[in-house]
Amino acid sequence: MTTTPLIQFRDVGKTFGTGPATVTALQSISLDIDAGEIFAIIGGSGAGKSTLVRLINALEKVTSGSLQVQGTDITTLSERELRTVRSGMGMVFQQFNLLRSRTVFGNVAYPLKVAGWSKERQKERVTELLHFVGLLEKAWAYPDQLSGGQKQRVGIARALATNPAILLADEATSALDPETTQDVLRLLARVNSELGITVVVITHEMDVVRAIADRVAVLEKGRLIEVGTVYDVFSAPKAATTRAFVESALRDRPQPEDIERLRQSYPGRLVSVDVTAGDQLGRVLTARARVSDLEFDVVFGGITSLRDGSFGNITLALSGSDAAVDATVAELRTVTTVEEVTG
Ligand SMILES: Nc1ncnc2c1ncn2[C@@H]1O[C@H](COP(=O)(O)OP(=O)(O)OP(=O)(O)O)[C@@H](O)[C@H]1O
Repeated sequence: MTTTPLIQFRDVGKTFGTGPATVTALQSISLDIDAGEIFAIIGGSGAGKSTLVRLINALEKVTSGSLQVQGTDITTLSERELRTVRSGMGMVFQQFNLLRSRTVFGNVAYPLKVAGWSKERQKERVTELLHFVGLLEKAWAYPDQLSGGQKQRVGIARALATNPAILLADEATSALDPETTQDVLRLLARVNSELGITVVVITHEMDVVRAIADRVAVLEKGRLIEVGTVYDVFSAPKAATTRAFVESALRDRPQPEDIERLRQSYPGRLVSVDVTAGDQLGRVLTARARVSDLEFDVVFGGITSLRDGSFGNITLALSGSDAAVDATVAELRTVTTVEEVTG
């Protein structure tokens, strides 16, 4: 059975302005986001992330190509029809965007009020939502009395109020400290798993992608340079930019200052090897140590585990005769990627 993607970009381009002042924000974007997944879009500053989100929630129109949301081509809709599309989406922002003059209850009730819900139904729904995000006891507090994490919980409750099929989270954790970030990411994961809502996460942090997403797309200068499952992108990033993002999250390869220290502490040849499930690394090293004068130390690295398996990179100091070290490196190359550590 094939299911239509919930969000489908086909060769989408987006430019701002005209003539010599034209800015190309997105180019040739073809991308499917499936119902029920947590999909992350990562990119550096100016890569086009916010523009992509603004196309999905129809705050901007595509310049070329087509964009379907929930089976409807939204590039051809009237403003009135677009409002219906928008009502099927919730949005969470980096700066929370809460109304300071309204209580937590008032903020979460606001979209319901706009949608014409009765007072009684509003109360029931807001209570349910505040319970879900763990803030029932703060119902009568004002935003200024809340921590950043609590404000974002209110933002999420408000975004969920009208039962959207899609939640768009644009840098939702970028203003939060690391611990609060994890709390909010856990809440977004519950929104997905318990409520079945498709979550699209926009971020510039690979840690966020690793923590929560099923799949990830990498944007660079308005182009989509890589799309895949989080496991595939982390364990085998293809583009240089993707590799840099992955490295920023894993920090498993020695930097120049680490290398200098390692060289002082360990004689022998330093090599970095990729570690993946079932890669036979240990078998190769112990076998080589048994049949030759090879000695090895694990001197740097990191292994991370995702739902689909573990992977990472470790740096080894190999010592012994040149022949033993050469033979070991050659055999390691048959089971994994080996890089000589230089610099
Ligand atoms: N309304 C606009 N008018 C003109 N140019 C725009 C407009 N919105 C975005 N751009 C340009 O489009 C490009 C992509 O911007 P966008 O805000 O989507 O990137 P981003 O990845 O979200 O960046 P950041 O992480 O810095 O917010 C940039 O060159 C930006 O200057």
